[in-house]
Amino acid sequence: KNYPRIKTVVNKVGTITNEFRVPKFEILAGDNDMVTEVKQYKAKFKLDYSLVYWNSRLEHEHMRLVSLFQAGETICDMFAGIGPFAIPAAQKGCLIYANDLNPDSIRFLKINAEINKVNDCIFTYYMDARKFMSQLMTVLPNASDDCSRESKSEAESRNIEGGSSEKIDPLVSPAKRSAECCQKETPGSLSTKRGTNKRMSGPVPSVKPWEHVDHVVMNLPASALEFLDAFKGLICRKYWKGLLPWIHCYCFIRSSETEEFIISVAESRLNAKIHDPVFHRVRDVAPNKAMFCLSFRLPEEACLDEEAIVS
Ligand SMILES: C[S@@+](CC[C@H](N)C(=O)[O-])C[C@H]1O[C@@H](n2cnc3c(N)ncnc32)[C@H](O)[C@@H]1O
Repeated sequence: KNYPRIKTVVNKVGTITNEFRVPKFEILAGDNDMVTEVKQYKAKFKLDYSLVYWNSRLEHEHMRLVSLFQAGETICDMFAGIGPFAIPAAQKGCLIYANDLNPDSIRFLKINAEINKVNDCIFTYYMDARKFMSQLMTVLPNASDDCSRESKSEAESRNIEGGSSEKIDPLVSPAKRSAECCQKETPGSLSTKRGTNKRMSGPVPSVKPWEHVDHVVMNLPASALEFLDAFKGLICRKYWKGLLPWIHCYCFIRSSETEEFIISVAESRLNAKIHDPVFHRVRDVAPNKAMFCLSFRLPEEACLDEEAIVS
C-alpha cells in the first residue's frame, strides 16, 4: 500500500569494516537503487546508502549537539558524512568547515547544503581529518591583513595543497571571490559574533579558523580518540582570540572499561590534561558496548605558544 513511496526494501548484512563506514545491504524487494531522501527535524538529506554512511538512529544526538551551538559560532566537523551536524548547524546560523575522507559523502553534503539553502555557510573538504585540521589551523601569511574572513574559494583552495580538491576557477580574481564576505575586523567583532549576529540575516562573522573556532565535532566513534593527537600544537595562541574550542569526541565504551580509562586515552593522545570532561551516553550498540560523546574544552597545554606562519 506504500507504493510508489517505498520502491526498495533492503536488509543490512554483516558488520561495517571499511574506512568510510558504509554498511553492506542485500536487496529484498524492488529496484536496485539505494538513493533516497530522509528528513531530520527541519532538514532534508539526499543520500546513496550504497556509497555513504547514514544512521537515522543518531537523529536525536545530531540535534542534541547542534542545540549546544549558538548562531554565529564557527564549527569544524572532522568526519562530517553527508552533513547531519553541519546542515542543521548552518540552518541555525553557524559557519561550518566540514570534512570527510569519502568524496561521495562530500558530494552529497554539498547537494544537501543546496537543498536546504545553506551552501553559503558551509565550506567542504575531503581529506584525512588530521590533515584537514592542520591545514585549516595553519596561520597563513598576511594573517594580520584587514580582510580577516577568508572567502569560500580561499578556504577551498587549501584543498589543493591536500591534493584532493575540486578545481578553483583561476579566472576568478581573489578580489572578486572574497568581495562580499571580506570585512574589516573591529575589536568588538568577536563578541558581536557570539549569540547575537545571525549569519542568515546579518553580516558574516569576521574570523578565520586559526583565530577562532567554537566547536569541533569528531563523530567516528571507533577511532576518534586516536585522532585527538591532531590537536597537539595545532592552535597558535598568538593569533587565537577568545576561548579555546569545545571538542566533542565520540567513542565506544565497553562494560569492562571506565570513563577514567577513556579520559586517560584521550589525555595521552592530546599530551595534556583534560579539565571537567562531560560524558553523554548516546545509545547502546551491543549488550556490552555503548556509544558516548566526550565533550571538553581543549586544554591550554595542547596549544602552541610561538608563531607558526607558512612562509
Ligand atoms: C560514523 S560516520 C559519521 C558521519 C556523520 N558525522 C554522521 O553523523 O552521520 C564517520 C565518517 O568519517 C569518515 N572518515 C573515516 N575515516 C576518516 C578520516 N581518516 N578522515 C576523515 N573522515 C573519515 C567516513 O567516511 C564517515 O563518513
